[in-house]
Amino acid sequence: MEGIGQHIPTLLAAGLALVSLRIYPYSPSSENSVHHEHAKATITEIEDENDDLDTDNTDGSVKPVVVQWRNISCVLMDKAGEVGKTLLKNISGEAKPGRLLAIMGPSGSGKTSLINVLAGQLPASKQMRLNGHLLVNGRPVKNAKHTVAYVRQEDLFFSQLTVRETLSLAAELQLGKDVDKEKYVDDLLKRLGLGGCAGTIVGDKKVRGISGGEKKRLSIACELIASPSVIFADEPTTGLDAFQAEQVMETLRELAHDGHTVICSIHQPRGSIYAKFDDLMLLSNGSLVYMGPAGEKALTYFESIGYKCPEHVNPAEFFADLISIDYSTPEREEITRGKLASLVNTFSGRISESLYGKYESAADNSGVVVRSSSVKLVRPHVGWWKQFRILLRRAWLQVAAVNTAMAALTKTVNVFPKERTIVQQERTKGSYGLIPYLLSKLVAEAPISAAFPLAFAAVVYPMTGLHPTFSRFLRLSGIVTVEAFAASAMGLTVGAIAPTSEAASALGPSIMTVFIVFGGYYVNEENTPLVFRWIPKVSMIRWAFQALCINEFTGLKFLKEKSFDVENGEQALDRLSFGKSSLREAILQEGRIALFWYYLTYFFLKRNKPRYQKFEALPHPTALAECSRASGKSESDFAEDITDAANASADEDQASE
Ligand SMILES: Nc1ncnc2c1ncn2[C@@H]1O[C@H](COP(=O)(O)OP(=O)(O)OP(=O)(O)O)[C@@H](O)[C@H]1O
Repeated sequence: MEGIGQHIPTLLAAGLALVSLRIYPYSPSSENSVHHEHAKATITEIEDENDDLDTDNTDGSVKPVVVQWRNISCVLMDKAGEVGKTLLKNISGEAKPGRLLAIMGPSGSGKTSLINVLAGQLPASKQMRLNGHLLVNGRPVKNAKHTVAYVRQEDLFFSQLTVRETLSLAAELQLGKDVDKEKYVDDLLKRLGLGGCAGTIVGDKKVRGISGGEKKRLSIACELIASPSVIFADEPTTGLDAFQAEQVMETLRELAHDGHTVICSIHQPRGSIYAKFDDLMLLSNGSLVYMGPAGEKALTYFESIGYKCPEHVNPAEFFADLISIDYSTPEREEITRGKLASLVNTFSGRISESLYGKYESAADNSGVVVRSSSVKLVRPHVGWWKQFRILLRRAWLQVAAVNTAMAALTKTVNVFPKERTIVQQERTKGSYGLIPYLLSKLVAEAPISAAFPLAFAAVVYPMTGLHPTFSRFLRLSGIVTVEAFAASAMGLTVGAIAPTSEAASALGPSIMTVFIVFGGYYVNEENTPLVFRWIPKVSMIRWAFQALCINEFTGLKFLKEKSFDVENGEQALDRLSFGKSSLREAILQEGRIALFWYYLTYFFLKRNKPRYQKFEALPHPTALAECSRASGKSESDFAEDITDAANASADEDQASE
């Protein structure tokens, strides 16, 4: 019995795909922290230069973090080095632990840009200039250490894993050995209301899985694994129906009330969602219109400057109407722009000193300029060597299937078009037939064609720690050899069709790339759109990969250490949709594919044989006159009959050849 870790870790592959963007550590606990039973995740860590500064803990509690930003400006320069577009203009504000801050504003107002800046994840660009102060617990961000999670708009998961498996894998890779991960995951599932769908697969567009709202909550759960102090969520309700949007926002509100600092952007929430916000930031056209408490206080502020929200109107809609620019006519645009400018000026004049007073001096003295590069990804918890081994094993079978085929193909398409020209000339002279030529070529090249895949298997098989039995090694060598023959045969066909070597070199790898994509690793047959279903059936990569997987997994038993571990090789094959097939069938299919390509090569070589213009067959003029007299026909009719007969005979010759 062996551990699944000795073989292609399909589950880990999925998990790694999930967390490959970010794998996070587990940092020591701190005393003055707000207790939180479940959280333990981080996406980014701000550079830490002082040990006495804030650190996140590892015992399920969250360090309270106040984030403040002053005079954040972000502009894009044009080619002449002048300011082109302004994304953010002098934006100040703060987010506190235990409170949910919503950043609201019309589309294009700068919400995502600001969230990216605050999370330290604004994509770098040579044209961009970013200035301002970003403080964490009163210290310049460069010197602070805190963990942040970023829940993005799109949710990326491995669709065939269940919710529990997804979380377990993330926990396995991110948490320390001393943490009871089963319990941790159970707690997270319960906390985010995912208990009911823990056993359901995530699914995708084709295979129905969990709902959009559950997916978003799963995203949040994955982010929570390393106890982030600050949680950013960019438009978490986008694409959700009203009920699911409400549930997601309720989750964020609860997280805030558990001690996290939560900052989310949202376009135009309905009233019940607006009521969950503790603080509100209104942005329009990159400028700050309001920053402060949400709810009644925000309405009171706007009333005090002459804009009263009518009764029974959703405040979010009232704000949206108030701060949007109306582009319907030039006059309306001018009026609404003027109103917006006055709102921005009024708020900048009234902005409360007390809001920032506590940390003002730190901000002024730091002189820190915010740069997206000041944030770095945290080192993975799993060691470098283990990551390397996991990734190597995961990649091995596909590499074997792809490389063997690609090498055989490239070798053939580079050489064969030139050889074809010579062969065609020789055949024109009638030196030999096509079948003897192809057979002799096949036999002569067989040892060389087999040598590369055999050497490849001999070197890589022991290195990657696959099943250490000689019979399986022999079978694997056989599989990659048949595959090399199939690829080589395809190379011959391409060489027979393409007009030049260059065209063959372009065409061959293009076709092979399609076969690789549908090779069962990136897209398996079940997930292939109906119109493309035939491609995996004729893909030499798919059958080789399938045969390699069956050879490796069949009959194996795994130690079931974690809830997401598979128990035996058959289950692992099921995961790859190879559960119902046999090794014999896969190899036979690979062989048929090779024969098919050999046949096509024969067909095209025969069809594309050079043809030359022939003289029409006309008898000598004296003979023609005598024969036409004897046949009772005119000379021209008789000549036509002879030409037709000659052409028919030439066609017969061609067909028999
Ligand atoms: N890297 C960039 N290059 C050019 N323009 C950019 C870039 N990033 C953002 N912008 C522009 O800056 C403005 C603000 O964009 P941002 O995505 O922050 O707005 P938003 O309020 O989040 O919009 P939405 O609600 O539609 O997502 C938009 O006009 C956008 O096109």
